[in-house]
Amino acid sequence: MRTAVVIGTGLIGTSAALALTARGVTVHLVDHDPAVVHTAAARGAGTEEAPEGPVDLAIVAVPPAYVAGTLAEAMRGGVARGYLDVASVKGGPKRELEAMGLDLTSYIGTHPMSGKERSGPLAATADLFEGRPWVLTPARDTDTEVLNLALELVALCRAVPVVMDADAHDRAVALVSHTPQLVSSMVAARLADADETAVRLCGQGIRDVTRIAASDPRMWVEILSANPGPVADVLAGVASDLEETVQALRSLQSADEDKRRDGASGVEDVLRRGNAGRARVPGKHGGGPTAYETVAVLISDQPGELARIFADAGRAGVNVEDVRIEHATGQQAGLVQLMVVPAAAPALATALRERGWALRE
Ligand SMILES: NC(=O)c1ccc[n+]([C@@H]2O[C@H](COP(=O)([O-])OP(=O)(O)OC[C@H]3O[C@@H](n4cnc5c(N)ncnc54)[C@H](O)[C@@H]3O)[C@@H](O)[C@H]2O)c1
Ligand SMILES: O=C(O)C(=O)C[C@]1(C(=O)O)C=C[C@@H](O)C=C1
Repeated sequence: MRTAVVIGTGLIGTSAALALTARGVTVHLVDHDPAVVHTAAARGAGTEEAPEGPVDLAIVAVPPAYVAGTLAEAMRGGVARGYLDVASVKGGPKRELEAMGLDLTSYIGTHPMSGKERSGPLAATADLFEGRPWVLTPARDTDTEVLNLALELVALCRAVPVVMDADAHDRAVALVSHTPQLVSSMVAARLADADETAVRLCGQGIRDVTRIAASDPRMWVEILSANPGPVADVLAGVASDLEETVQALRSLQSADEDKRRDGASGVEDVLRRGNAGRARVPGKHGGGPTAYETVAVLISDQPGELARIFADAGRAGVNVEDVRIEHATGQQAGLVQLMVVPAAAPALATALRERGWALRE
């Protein structure tokens, strides 16, 4: 692939554009908001200039409701040899396009399983898709050349291609993405009017559970509107667990010992099923879940502290696999948890101590 057009230069479009540009592809940027294209171009994602002729691939990264219309316009204009979208739902846009009577041999629906709770080109990064699944939903009449262009995009973004049927994809993401978004929002919603004395106690647990509750509601209303049935089905299962857990907790309040025993076993059951589900969440690069060891380092809340700690880990020859930051409420300090393969943890701890960092056991 030598040339591409990205239509919709928000978080996903700009991230793909940054990755392609970094690998030598000439990327033309389009968005209906000129300020957004300008920001994406200023970040080095590509050029605002229109291409001179058809490009190899057009990547449509607009909200789901605008996908079919935007693709149709691009196809009628002969913008590219191949066309794809990256929307979080696949069945609806596909049916809309079919209803428009377009020749869909040059189109493939795709979905990178990676994102953020933030929108727009400023949140974009070239490595957003690295090691993450990127779903491709080819139809029976999709051109092989177009499938190959999509595979090339996935490879250039260092993602992992997964081929699926569009409706099977929508049922799968109802389980692993759309329902979790709603549950996260519902837990976070409890905090909206909560007493400040309670909110001040927020620790890492609630931060983990509510990160995606900061997502853009308008985008999510669109995603959920395009996948309501499968999401309602999964959420009904969550609702039944909720109801049983409420009953179990009420039993735990009882004076009757048998009832308390039943209550405890009900609560334990949901927690154990949670353990079993969590153990199935794949690790980095789609492999099995990896057990990393954590090296916890205290840092002061000053510019450059994180960069310094990563540089010191790099100097010690240690690859930091994942990182978490816990901010101490009301203090100018935090705890950085560096996750590394178990064999590297002792060497990292020693190197960081030697460089003056305070470690927490
Ligand atoms: N955010 C995520 O985590 C995530 C992950 C994977 C896929 N997606 C999908 O990617 C797509 C883009 O999401 P995002 O998070 O980048 O959103 P975003 O809000 O960051 O970007 C969307 C961009 O599309 C532009 N736009 C809207 N209508 C347009 C039109 N008709 N023509 C041209 N530009 C138009 C907007 O101005 C905006 O810049 C959505 O379909 C979403 O479902 C999102
Ligand atoms: O990590 C996040 O912030 C996301 O919400 C990303 C996430 C997801 O659920 O995994 C959200 C929606 C997209 O369609 C794909 C990825």
